[in-house]
Amino acid sequence: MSTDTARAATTDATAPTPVVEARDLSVTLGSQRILSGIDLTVRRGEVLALLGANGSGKSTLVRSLLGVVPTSGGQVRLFGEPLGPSAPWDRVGYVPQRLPAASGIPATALEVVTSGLLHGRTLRLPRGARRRALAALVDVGMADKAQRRVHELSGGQQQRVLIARALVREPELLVLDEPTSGIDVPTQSTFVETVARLHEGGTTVVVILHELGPFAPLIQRAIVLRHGRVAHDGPPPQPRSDHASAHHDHTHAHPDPTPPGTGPTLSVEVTP
Ligand SMILES: Nc1ncnc2c1ncn2[C@@H]1O[C@H](COP(=O)(O)OP(=O)(O)OP(=O)(O)O)[C@@H](O)[C@H]1O
Repeated sequence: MSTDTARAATTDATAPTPVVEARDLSVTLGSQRILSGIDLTVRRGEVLALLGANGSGKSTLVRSLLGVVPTSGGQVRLFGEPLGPSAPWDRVGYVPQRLPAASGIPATALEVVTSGLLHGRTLRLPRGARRRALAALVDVGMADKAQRRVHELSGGQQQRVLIARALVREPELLVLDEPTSGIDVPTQSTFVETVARLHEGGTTVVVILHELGPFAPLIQRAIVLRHGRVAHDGPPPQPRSDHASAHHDHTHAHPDPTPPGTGPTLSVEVTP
């Protein structure tokens, strides 16, 4: 082993375990290759934005990192553990883009949030569960709806309940899929303040966004996906003011229909 190789091995051995590590990850759904050759390391305490046009694979990426959709190649580790029953799921809070099941649940908002405190196979709630669930509802501006049935709430209010269900776990890794879409601006600000507070406490955050918006001050690093591949990994792209121009920042909602090599170059601007 050369001196350099030996030094690198020593450094690796002492480096903290990444929160998320994906190597050469690929995902095929049906007959369609959705993600190819994704290499991604998220370190403890990072706030990472996942950006990219509609259909570029952002949701599929976080879903595959969390074992919600199967991978077709490569490896994923969470807190150093391979995906599977032994992965430390109790350290993860996930807010999906949509949860259709929520609309049919007869449970109250408080009950749904409290369910976020159940881990693994145990049905016993920890001490102070109700107080913690109420505090999470306050964080998303829903304290006054605690006793309302979730299926009676609006879509944005249901989304806020789902966010509170993830927050109440005080997760070490918080994964958010477009958390502010459909949520009014004052509530977005309160929510971003809550995420900032969690981050200050050491929580690692991975958030899918179409616009950095109120998250901008928190975002240290952005990954831009394009046709299921990483097109940029680094400081967040600066949004350009000339939105109407053909060269504007396409890190937000636009279709991503053209496979690579078959059409004109997509104008994903990455100007860190
Ligand atoms: N279950 C599925 N079966 C087949 N194809 C799927 C499935 N889920 C997603 N896809 C396809 O995978 C591609 C990426 O979808 P994905 O939802 O990951 O994109 P996205 O970047 O999150 O998009 P958006 O910004 O619109 O939410 C799309 O072409 C989509 O049609």
